[in-house]
Amino acid sequence: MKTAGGSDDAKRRAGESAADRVHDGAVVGLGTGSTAAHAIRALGRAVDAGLDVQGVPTSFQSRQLAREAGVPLVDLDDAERIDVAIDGADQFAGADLVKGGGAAHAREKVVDAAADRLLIVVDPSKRADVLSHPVPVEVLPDARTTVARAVAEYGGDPTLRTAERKDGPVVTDNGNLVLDCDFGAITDPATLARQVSQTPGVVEHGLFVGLVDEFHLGSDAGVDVWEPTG
Ligand SMILES: O=C(CO)[C@H](O)[C@H](O)COP(=O)(O)O
Repeated sequence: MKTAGGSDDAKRRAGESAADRVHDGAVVGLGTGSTAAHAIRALGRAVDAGLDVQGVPTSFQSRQLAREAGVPLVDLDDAERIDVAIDGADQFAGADLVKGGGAAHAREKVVDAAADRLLIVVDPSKRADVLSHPVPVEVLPDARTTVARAVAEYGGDPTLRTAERKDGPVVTDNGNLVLDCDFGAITDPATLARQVSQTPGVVEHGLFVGLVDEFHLGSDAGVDVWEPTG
């Protein structure tokens, strides 16, 4: 599993802190990545201790991990509601995020946006004053070139994400491709998010604007929890 970024202890503290917020009877969105994985394991231990929850996975990886941890699952289309979602991020600035390092951002956005509360679990390596992390854009395979051209018109530099232990591109859980689009400093994430969303062939992008209810930032010293303003 991808563990780039901060220390695993910091990630564990963030994940466990968010899992502590989950109440009995909750339906919980289960994010993807190494920090959200700590929350899923903590939820599994809480289930062993008697907590009643149902998890809504956002990826093959979070589904597998939840199964191993003993978290009961419900599919997104069968969930009547999602009380809280716990998810990671590749970068955050203010209330906004870049996600999709695990190429799971399309389902993550559906689950995170549907949740009554979205808790984001991060470590200090994810903090920025202005977003500048390349934005993953999931595209229909046939639209790869037209979307790449449109991204270049918006000032971005798109790179097709390639697999590490397979020849060729990363294929998402939805059967699509990912363009990592470097826009430099993203001073107006809401406008860029709208532009990319409106591009034909784009399935979803990794800019999460104004969705977060609470950050849990783990460090080697402890956890900071806050609600973003604005
Ligand atoms: O968006 C994601 C997956 O699509 C992850 O939440 C993001 O990549 C952060 O991962 P990690 O906690 O391993 O740094």
